[in-house]
Amino acid sequence: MTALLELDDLSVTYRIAAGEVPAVRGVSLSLDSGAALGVAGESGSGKSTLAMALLRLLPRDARVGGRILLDGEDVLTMKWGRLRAVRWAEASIVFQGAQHGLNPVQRIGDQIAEPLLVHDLVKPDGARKRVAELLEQVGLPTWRAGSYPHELSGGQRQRVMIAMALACSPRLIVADEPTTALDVMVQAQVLTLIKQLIAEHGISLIMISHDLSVLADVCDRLAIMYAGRVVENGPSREVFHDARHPYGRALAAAFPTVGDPASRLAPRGLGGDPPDPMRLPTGCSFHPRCPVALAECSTLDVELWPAGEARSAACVHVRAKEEIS
Ligand SMILES: Nc1ncnc2c1ncn2[C@@H]1O[C@H](COP(=O)(O)OP(=O)(O)OP(=O)(O)O)[C@@H](O)[C@H]1O
Repeated sequence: MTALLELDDLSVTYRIAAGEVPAVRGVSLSLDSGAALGVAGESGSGKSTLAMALLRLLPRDARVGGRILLDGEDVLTMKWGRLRAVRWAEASIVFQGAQHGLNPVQRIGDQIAEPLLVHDLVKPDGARKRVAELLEQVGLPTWRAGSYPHELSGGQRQRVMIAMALACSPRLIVADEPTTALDVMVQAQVLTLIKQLIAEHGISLIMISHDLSVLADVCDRLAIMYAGRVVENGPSREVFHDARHPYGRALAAAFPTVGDPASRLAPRGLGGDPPDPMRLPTGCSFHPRCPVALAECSTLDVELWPAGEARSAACVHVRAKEEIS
C-alpha cells in the first residue's frame, strides 16, 4: 500500500489575546490508501484541530507549520482554486453533531446535491438520481430528499452528513466524533455503516474520537494524542489491548467495550486534568498524572520511540526497554 496522506511535523498554534495556544505539536503520521486511522485523546488534546487542519478549515488565528501531503501534494501550500477542488472531491469531512453541519432551512436532497453541482459532477437534472443513490447507500429512504433537517432523528441526520461526504466519491473521509452525540444503539448502526462504506468504496478514513473502543472497532491503526502530541501509534488491536504508553493504557481501560455508557468517564486510574496548553508541564507533558513517572520525566521529553513491529510510543520506559533489547 502507498501513503495517501502524510503529516510531516504538523503544528498548529492559535494566537489569542492571552498568548499562544500550541494545540498540535509536531505530529507526523501516515495513512495508507484504503486504510483507516483512528485518532484518540481526551478533550483538548488537539484532535479536532488536527482534523480541521487537514482540509485547511482552521480559523484565521491559527498558525500552521509542517506539511500535509495528500497524494504527494501539500495541502498547506495549495492555491485556493486547487484547495476548493480538493475539498469534497478528494477529501471530505463529517463533523461532530450533525445538527450543526446541516442548513436548517434547506431540504436534505438539495444539501446533498450541492457539492455535486459545485464540482460539476452532475447536471441539475441528474442530481436527483445521484442523491437518491446516496440516500440508499446510507440506509435512508429516497423520499427523505424532500425533508428538512428538523424532521430527521440525530442518527438520520448523521447519515445525511455521511451521504454528503460520500457524494463526490472522495478518496479520504475525515470523521470528527461522528457518533458522539448519538445514543448507543444508533451509534453502533452508524459505525457499521461507516465500516461498510469505506470497505465497499476503498475510501481511506481518519476518524477522531475520545472513545478508544470505537476507534479500535473501525480502524486499522490508532494514534493517541496527549497535549497536542502523538504519544502512541500502532495497529489498533495491539494499542487497544496492550498499549505501551501509560496514557494509552489508561485510555484503553476507560473504554472497555464499544459504546459502553460507563465509558464516558475519565481515563481510569488517572487523577487530575489534561494540561492547559498555555502552561504545559516541563519534560513529558503527561508526567504529573503518570502512575509510573520517574524523576527524569519532569525534565526529559522523549520523542516517539520504536515499540515493536510498526509501533511507537513516547515514554522513557519504552525507550529503556527497547535500548536493552
Ligand atoms: N479557535 C481557537 N482559538 C484558541 N484556542 C483554541 C481554538 N480552538 C481550539 N483551541 C484550543 O486548542 C486546544 C485543542 O483543542 P481541540 O478542540 O483541537 O481539542 P480536541 O481534542 O478536539 O477536544 P474536544 O474533544 O473537546 O473537541 C484546546 O486547548 C482548545 O482550547
